[in-house]
Amino acid sequence: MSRIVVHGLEKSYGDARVLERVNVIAEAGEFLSLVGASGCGKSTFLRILLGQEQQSSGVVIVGDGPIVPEPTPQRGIVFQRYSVFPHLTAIQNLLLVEDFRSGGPFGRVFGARRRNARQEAEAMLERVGLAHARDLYPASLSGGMQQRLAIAQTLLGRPQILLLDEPFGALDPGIRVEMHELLTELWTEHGMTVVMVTHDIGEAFKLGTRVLVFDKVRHDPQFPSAYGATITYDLKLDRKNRASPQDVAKVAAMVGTARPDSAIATTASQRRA
Ligand SMILES: Nc1ncnc2c1ncn2[C@@H]1O[C@H](COP(=O)(O)OP(=O)(O)OP(=O)(O)O)[C@@H](O)[C@H]1O
Repeated sequence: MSRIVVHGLEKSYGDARVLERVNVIAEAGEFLSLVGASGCGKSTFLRILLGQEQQSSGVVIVGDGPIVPEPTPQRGIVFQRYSVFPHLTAIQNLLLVEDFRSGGPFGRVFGARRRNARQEAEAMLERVGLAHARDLYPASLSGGMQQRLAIAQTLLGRPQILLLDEPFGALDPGIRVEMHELLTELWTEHGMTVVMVTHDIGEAFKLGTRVLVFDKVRHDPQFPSAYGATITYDLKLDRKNRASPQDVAKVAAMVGTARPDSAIATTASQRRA
């Protein structure tokens, strides 16, 4: 149900080719970390998986079949910047998920279903440590709290595939670590397939069961946008052992960043094993 198959994917904007020859299969329950230089097309790839963008050519199958043009509850996304509704309190933001599930913002649910939805929302707020903030508006929540709310909102939709576009990029390091723990726990509980874009190599290795590097293999100095990026490295992390320092250094070198101190961390797959 939550398998992703991408074959021969190409994406261009006008004359500029962003992605080419992208092939990847993600099995249900895998956690893919996508890394690569800025502007190489990682977010574009994620938007294609979400159905927000159409590939120029190639096959993309997410779950049961080819991508439909509009996002479906099967796929949930969390962006770097807080995507919750500012005019709704924390609990109202979560209750909205049930409303949307029942046919959009005008499909508000009532009665027993509403009570169930409220119980579920309350439980999820508790789960992400926001029970005390249930009646606060996003403006009165810290960045980390807003991001926890965004994750809670997305997970309440019970997506089989969770897409994360630098979800922790705007957070302080301490809060990031807390969010890593939370995401790992929720992923372990829900068992969804996760595809996460990150600039943080340490985060990629710590959370992912696989690390994929996007890069260009073909270059035309006269016309830099003639060729797009593809997956140049696909490292499956061992369930028992940590990623080796050499693996981390190799990926960091490919992406063009210094090797992060946090990189030699326990992988999520290891914790799950
Ligand atoms: N809608 C669009 N129209 C035209 N060009 C676009 C569009 N969206 C993205 N691009 C271009 O596609 C390329 C890839 O962008 P994308 O945001 O996917 O890269 P990225 O790897 O996610 O970058 P970053 O790591 O900096 O977020 C960039 O050159 C960008 O300018």
